[in-house]
Amino acid sequence: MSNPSSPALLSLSGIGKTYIEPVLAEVSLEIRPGQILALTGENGAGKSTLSKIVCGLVQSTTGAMRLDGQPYQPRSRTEAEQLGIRMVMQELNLIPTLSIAENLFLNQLPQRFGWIDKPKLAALAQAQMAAVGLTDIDPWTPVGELGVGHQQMVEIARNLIGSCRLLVLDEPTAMLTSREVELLFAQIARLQSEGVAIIYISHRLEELKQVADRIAVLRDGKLVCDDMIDGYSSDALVQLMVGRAAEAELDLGHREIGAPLLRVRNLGRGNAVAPASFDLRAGEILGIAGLIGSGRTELLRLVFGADRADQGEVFIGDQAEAADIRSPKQAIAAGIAMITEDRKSQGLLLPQSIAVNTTLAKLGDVSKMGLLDGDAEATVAGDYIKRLRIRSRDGSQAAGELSGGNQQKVVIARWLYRDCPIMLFDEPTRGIDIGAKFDIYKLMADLSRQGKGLLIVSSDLRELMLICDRIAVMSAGKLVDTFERGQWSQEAILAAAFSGYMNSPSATAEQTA
Ligand SMILES: Nc1ncnc2c1ncn2[C@@H]1O[C@H](COP(=O)(O)OP(=O)(O)OP(=O)(O)O)[C@@H](O)[C@H]1O
Repeated sequence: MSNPSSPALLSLSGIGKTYIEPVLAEVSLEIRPGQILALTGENGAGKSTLSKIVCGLVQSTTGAMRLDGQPYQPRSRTEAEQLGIRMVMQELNLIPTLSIAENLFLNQLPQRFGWIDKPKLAALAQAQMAAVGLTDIDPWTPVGELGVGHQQMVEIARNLIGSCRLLVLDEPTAMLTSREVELLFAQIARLQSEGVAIIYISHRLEELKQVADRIAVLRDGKLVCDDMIDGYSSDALVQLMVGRAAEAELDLGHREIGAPLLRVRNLGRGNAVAPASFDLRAGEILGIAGLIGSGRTELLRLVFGADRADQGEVFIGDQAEAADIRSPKQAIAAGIAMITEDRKSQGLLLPQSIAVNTTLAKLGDVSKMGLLDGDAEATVAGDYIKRLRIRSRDGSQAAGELSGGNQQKVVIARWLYRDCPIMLFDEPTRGIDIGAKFDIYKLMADLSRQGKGLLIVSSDLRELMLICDRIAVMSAGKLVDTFERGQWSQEAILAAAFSGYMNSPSATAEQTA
């Protein structure tokens, strides 16, 4: 815990940022050595912008900062880093083909007689990796071969090299298993005891209380709370974030579950997915739970043709013949959409407008006689902006100018507009704020009422238990069990999720319950 009477490490006064419109206004904050400041707020509230100003990636329009009482105005990330102000961003910044060791010490590879001193590099890397609990991994492993969780730990380890006085962590646990989260928290506690200050950005409110001393809440670019975190319930924080009470319940309404839209039979691929069979029915929301690395995403990718199955078949509707799905293009033609949380692989065209990004897949519908009808495009975009509460000026704003969570909503809008009867969602609400999550759940309920079938992979078990009619559980690449609504419990689902690993001591992944 930091000493409240110690002088501020960093102080912000009246920080504002205007792009075309103001996105931050009059933010004044102080952070002391060894203090952990949780920063939260809705998607687009200005959290990343504020952190980027602190870390030199973006310059403020108004206001001033002081570091150790001295004027601090970093003009680049490097300048901030040299002063010990570091940031781990939402999008990782590692080179997949290089090893962990090389990624860690890219700018300062130890040399001997003009060559890279490999033994020394390995030793330095191992020490750095140990600091974030990566003790059982070879430092020469290419980063691209690591799971996202481990990649994130490498990124954090890299930022701890040298003198780190303030570390900004932007959504650090979004891709971590709960064991990795524990490691991260232990690491944060260690840093805190060494006097490092931390700004911890997250939408996971329970986590904030676990890790932070102070809480700062941004709403529409303004600081609406800056206080010690004790005494703030999650509900109170949501109210501060969104300016209204949290929604406690979701009414899925009455839905008819009809005939199968998708029949998957013995679909498998090597060791990743053992032959799996299930049906997805019209109007049904089917969840897939399981530990990270249990084959959930891999199964979706097989159904979508993103990876080639080496056995099994997929049938659409009541067709007697198996569908010929060897690529996502063929899956889409067969009426299957897949929405992942990876905005990069979803091909969001960042310089293009929200309107173009939303309508891209169905340009015919917003064209007249072969020409794009700007008004029609704007109407479609306007509709989704409203339904998904995409924080933006209007449909003409470039997707690249939106906050991470709002970019994710544009990806969802694109697929909703595409209107496929079978929709596969992989971690649809990761990085999305609590209020917007409920908008997305309601939208999913609407889709199911229209008779679509939804297959949802999520690491958030509460989310699945809230929205699904059935939950299938994968463990170590196998579909091990399926629970009907009303018959499941968190314990039973978790037990199933762990069952495949019982004999494997290397089972480290965990579902966030
Ligand atoms: N380069 C830019 N040009 C114009 N507007 C921008 C730019 N970068 C960010 N914005 C706007 O600033 C606002 C704040 O975005 P920011 O990324 O800081 O939000 P956030 O709170 O981090 O959101 P999230 O939780 O989704 O990550 C958003 O409305 C966004 O559209």
